[in-house]
Amino acid sequence: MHDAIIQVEHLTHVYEAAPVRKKALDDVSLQVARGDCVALIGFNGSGKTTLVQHFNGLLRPTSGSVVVDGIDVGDHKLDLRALRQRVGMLFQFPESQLFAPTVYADVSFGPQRMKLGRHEVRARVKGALDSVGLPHEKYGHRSPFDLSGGQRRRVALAGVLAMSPHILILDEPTVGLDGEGRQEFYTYLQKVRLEQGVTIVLVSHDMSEVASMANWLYVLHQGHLVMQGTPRQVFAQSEQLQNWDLAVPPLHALLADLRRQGIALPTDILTVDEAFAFLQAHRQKSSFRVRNSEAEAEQPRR
Ligand SMILES: Nc1ncnc2c1ncn2[C@@H]1O[C@H](COP(=O)(O)OP(=O)(O)OP(=O)(O)O)[C@@H](O)[C@H]1O
Repeated sequence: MHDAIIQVEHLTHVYEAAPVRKKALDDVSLQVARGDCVALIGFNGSGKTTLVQHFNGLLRPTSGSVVVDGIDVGDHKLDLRALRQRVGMLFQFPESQLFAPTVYADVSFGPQRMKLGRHEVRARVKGALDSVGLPHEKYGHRSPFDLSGGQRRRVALAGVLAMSPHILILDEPTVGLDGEGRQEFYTYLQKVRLEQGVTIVLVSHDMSEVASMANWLYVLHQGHLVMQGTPRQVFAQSEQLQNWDLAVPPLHALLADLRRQGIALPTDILTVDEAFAFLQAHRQKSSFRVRNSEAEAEQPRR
């Protein structure tokens, strides 16, 4: 892949200090292209968090290599500050990292630590708050603790964006939010991606979010990289995903059920609109091919 901003080669990570020695990643190789939104999916304990923690130097490879935006994370002279200016990371429940009395103070903390001039800090805070839909004129003076859960999470995102990272790592960023909060978070995230060209690595259990947000998926299972492709390609293999205890998006589960009933649906349907268009076209042509004899037997008799 040319212009890979993240290059992982034969990465193995072993937690030695654990009560039991644990190999959390085993010979994983992957790339993330600049400007892409890549999602890592996998059942609990498959190694997703361990993998992304290498991307900002929280963890170092046991063996293999991880190069992020030209910086070798395994290098013993690693400049962590330089790496973390390029890689912004939002952990689960990031609002718990909010601490300042006002939204403005919170978002300006990172740029101030970068020793930027006052005007630059102000411009960055304004830009970051605008891009998450919380304009500073309205929200800057408010306490983060007076905001809704979804808004607080967007303040945390603004705090990371104000550092102008090249890469944004999001580990379960919407866990615990209600449907509306999740929807808003992803709407703004998509906007940031398109307007600022930031590369995004997303860890999520929510397959519908993943299907709509990411343009490439990597599937981890027990520390191994077991599948990759576009959401369309990966979710077309829903039975295989279910073998790895992965819930597929509800639409894909429904399509798989219909196929089991004998309805010949194409495997590469990704959205509800596509499913609807296909079903409508085929209803008009009355050309459902019902292969399952049981399904035929259940047809109402005239
Ligand atoms: N600090 C640690 N010390 C020892 N073992 C760990 C540590 N962190 C994670 N592990 C183990 O490594 C494996 C991979 O964990 P990891 O958190 O990377 O998986 P995950 O896919 O992110 O899981 P989840 O979806 O539950 O967050 C698991 O078996 C986990 O118990």
